[in-house]
Amino acid sequence: MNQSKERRILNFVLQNAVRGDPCSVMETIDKYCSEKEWAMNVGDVKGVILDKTVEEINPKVALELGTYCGYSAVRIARLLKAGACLLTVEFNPEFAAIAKQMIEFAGVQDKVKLLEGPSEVIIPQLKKKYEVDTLDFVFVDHWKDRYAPDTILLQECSLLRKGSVLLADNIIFPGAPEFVKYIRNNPRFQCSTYPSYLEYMKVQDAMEKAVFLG
Ligand SMILES: Cc1ncnc2c1ncn2[C@@H]1O[C@H](/C=C/CNC(=O)c2cc(-c3ccc(F)cc3)cc(O)c2O)[C@@H](O)[C@H]1O
Ligand SMILES: [Mg+2]
Repeated sequence: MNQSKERRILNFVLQNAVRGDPCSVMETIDKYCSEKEWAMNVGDVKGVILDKTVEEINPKVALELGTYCGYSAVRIARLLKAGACLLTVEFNPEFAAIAKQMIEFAGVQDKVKLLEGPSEVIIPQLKKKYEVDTLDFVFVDHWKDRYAPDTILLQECSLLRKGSVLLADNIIFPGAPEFVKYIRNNPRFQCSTYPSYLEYMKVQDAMEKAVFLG
């Protein structure tokens, strides 16, 4: 059975990156995906916006929707302080298995909990099953038509508190129009847009930061 692109990315990391070094893993994925096969990692350009947001918030409890190969999980986890954790949600078993290996190779597994399943099932379980009180930071990067319903679900499950920050990828390309419409017209969120570029391409994209006002 021929290998998947995601498996090829993982193998390239296992063979070329430095075990236990998150930056080496990120650089190696970026090198592979810019030189050999494009993949939908947040990447090194938008990744700086993600870094700055995480550093500004310094979250104790972070959530990621859409783990994929684990690139942004490694990127976020490397910045988390002692005792802080990232919960990352992925429903594709093949991607979850790859991400798990990616996270372990990077040496950030103690800060990351990979939750396998659809976000609409996992989110309502966060309080009771995963002992979450509220979320300090949420990185939204899964199917674009899930951004708005899951933002509503996070509120319904009382997982956001005054000051919780959502950062959503791909506001321009591929775009998340229902989410943008929902969040920018919602008085309970303070929104700001960060223009950038699509990973590994000279194509405009943007990230949306939305602060929950409680
Ligand atoms: C409800 C639910 N629950 C759990 N996991 C879920 C889930 N919904 C999706 N997932 C998971 O998350 C990832 C999916 C990410 C979707 N991202 C994109 O589609 C994406 C696409 C591009 C892109 C840009 C230019 C093009 F020409 C084509 C594509 C760029 C991006 O940055 C993207 O993020 C993937 O691992 C999927 O299994
Ligand atoms: Mg994305």
